[in-house]
Amino acid sequence: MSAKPFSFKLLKTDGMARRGEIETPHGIVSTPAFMPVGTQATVKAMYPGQVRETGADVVLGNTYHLMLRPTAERVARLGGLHTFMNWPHTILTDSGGFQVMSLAQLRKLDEDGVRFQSHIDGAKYHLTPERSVEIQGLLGSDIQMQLDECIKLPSPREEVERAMELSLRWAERSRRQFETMGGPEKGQGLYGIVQGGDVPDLRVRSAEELSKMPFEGYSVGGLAVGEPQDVMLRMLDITTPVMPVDKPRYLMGVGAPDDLLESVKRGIDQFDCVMPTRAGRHGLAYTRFGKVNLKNARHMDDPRPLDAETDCPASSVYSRAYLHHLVRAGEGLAAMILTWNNLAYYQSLMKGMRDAIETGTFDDFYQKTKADLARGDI
Ligand SMILES: Nc1nc2cc3nc(NCCc4ccc(CCO)cc4)[nH]c3cc2c(=O)[nH]1
Repeated sequence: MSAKPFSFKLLKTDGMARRGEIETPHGIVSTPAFMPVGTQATVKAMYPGQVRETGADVVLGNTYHLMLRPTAERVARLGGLHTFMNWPHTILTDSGGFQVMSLAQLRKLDEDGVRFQSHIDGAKYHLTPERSVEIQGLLGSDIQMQLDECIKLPSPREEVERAMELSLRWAERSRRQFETMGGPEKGQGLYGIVQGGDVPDLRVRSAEELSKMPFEGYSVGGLAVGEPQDVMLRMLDITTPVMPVDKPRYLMGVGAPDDLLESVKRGIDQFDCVMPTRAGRHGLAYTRFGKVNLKNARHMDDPRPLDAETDCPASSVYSRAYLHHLVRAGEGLAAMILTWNNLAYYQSLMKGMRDAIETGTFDDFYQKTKADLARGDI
């Protein structure tokens, strides 16, 4: 029996900015969307219900981490990732290639896939496009990624071209495996990933070749790997115009609030980044007025909350003095409150952009938010 097919509705545009809705077997994702990172089946320091309360429609999981521990087969035996982590909404999973290259030891990449040793116990693995999609299927992921090769920047053109062309061949193999496993009939989606580094003609070729293949969405990969923001934005300027207009576009690993604003302006629909959660564990708060470093002694006697105007308790109930104390004392509650605040801020920024596109006022929202963010640390 077929489930409802995966769908994307483009509801409104304002310049290149897009307001849309993705429908997956686990609900609706309003776009532009920020996806909190839940690498090891948890958004660190948050209960799933709180993550939902901040406004998230989708969280990200990682093939690399979950295949090592607790393994995809065990998660499948326990009812799949939604049940395992008590997140009944949409889950997107990355395919593992990027994490292997940044975390695993003794990696060897060839035409067939990537061989590596676990960073946990040194056990040996061979991840291929087929195995990556099989793992994501076992997890029950609603939005799956092809296996690709994300090359570091800067790299010689020949290297960028080799990795981009390999990723295109892996895109076809990933698609075949996804269809063999009945992904489309389950209403799941598989995204192709555009590569091509910071080389304009390779970016365009990758996007054009990928667009000829049938994917439910298209990611922009190979960025947020240390390049300056203007290089990333220039790549978006030349890539999104040659991506399908009727499918979601997901910019992987991005980013800071300013990155989100600039990328939505350039036609991106989905984002994920560890910044709000990682910053929360390091005493850093994101607010409408910029970043606040709670480690700083200047907050020691400040009775004000981070932002009295929001309905998120993390931002409106606790004083900066208290948060400073918790951070200095190394109390676990600091990470919990700040992560909650940061995710709530990120979701409020996305909601602001969605509403602005709906009312045709994205440019005003963009200018005002840029000015607010430019005020820096407060
Ligand atoms: N499959 C696939 N996955 C990716 C994940 C990525 N994630 C990034 N960047 C994340 C970088 C990033 C890392 C750490 C922090 C916190 C700093 O405080 C922020 C951003 N770029 C990425 C590129 C790819 C890619 O091409 N293919």
